[in-house]
Amino acid sequence: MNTRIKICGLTRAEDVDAAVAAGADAIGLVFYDPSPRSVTIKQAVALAQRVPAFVSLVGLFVNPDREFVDAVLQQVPLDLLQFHGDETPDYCNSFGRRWIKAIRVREAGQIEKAFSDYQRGAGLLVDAWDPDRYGGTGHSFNWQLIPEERSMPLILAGGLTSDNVSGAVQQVRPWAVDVSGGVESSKGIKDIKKISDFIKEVHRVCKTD
Ligand SMILES: O=C(O)c1ccccc1N[C@@H]1O[C@H](COP(=O)(O)O)[C@@H](O)[C@H]1O
Repeated sequence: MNTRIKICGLTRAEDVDAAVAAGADAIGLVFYDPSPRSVTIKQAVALAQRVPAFVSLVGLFVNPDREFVDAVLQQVPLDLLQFHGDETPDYCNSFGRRWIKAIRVREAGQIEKAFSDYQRGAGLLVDAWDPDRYGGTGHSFNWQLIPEERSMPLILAGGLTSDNVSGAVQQVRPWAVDVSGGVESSKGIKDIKKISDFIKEVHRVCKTD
């Protein structure tokens, strides 16, 4: 098994360097102001310069204005857009860029429907549902709601940590895992050791499978 790893919500140069050094496949930058992990375009440009070839740079948006996404794309060399709100398939597809859609899972059948609705995406990210927040909640959900048959790459997110990620990978067998809060020492502040432990744990479980 070769489960890819995205470390999301990076705001500091040293955290980007640590994630890259530990073997992250993707780095996520949050362009959503209410988030404690939100970065400005200026910050994002500086962080992007630290991301080497063959590590993907992902921009996370929640119900963004088209003008804002365009402004980010003009200045930040994103490889992939992550839409984590209520964006429609046509909207996600309208930037001429590769994208993934995140959905917040709370009932059976939702993931199958999203596979069909967002089939033009490069992957479907499944996260925990929360009544008040779009993501980054640190909560997980019932992984039994995830179908075994998948028509596109499935990215598992929501409450992952170095303690539970091996079980998650073994049970769900996702294309990739995505973590934010689980590699932080406090809200919005990444912890280099937790980043490294998380990545090591995914690599360990993948090797044994
Ligand atoms: O990180 C955020 O603040 C955030 C805000 C709004 C939408 C999504 C957000 N983060 C994404 O949420 C999931 C799960 O995060 P966690 O590991 O449970 O903290 C992940 O994809 C983050 O990238």
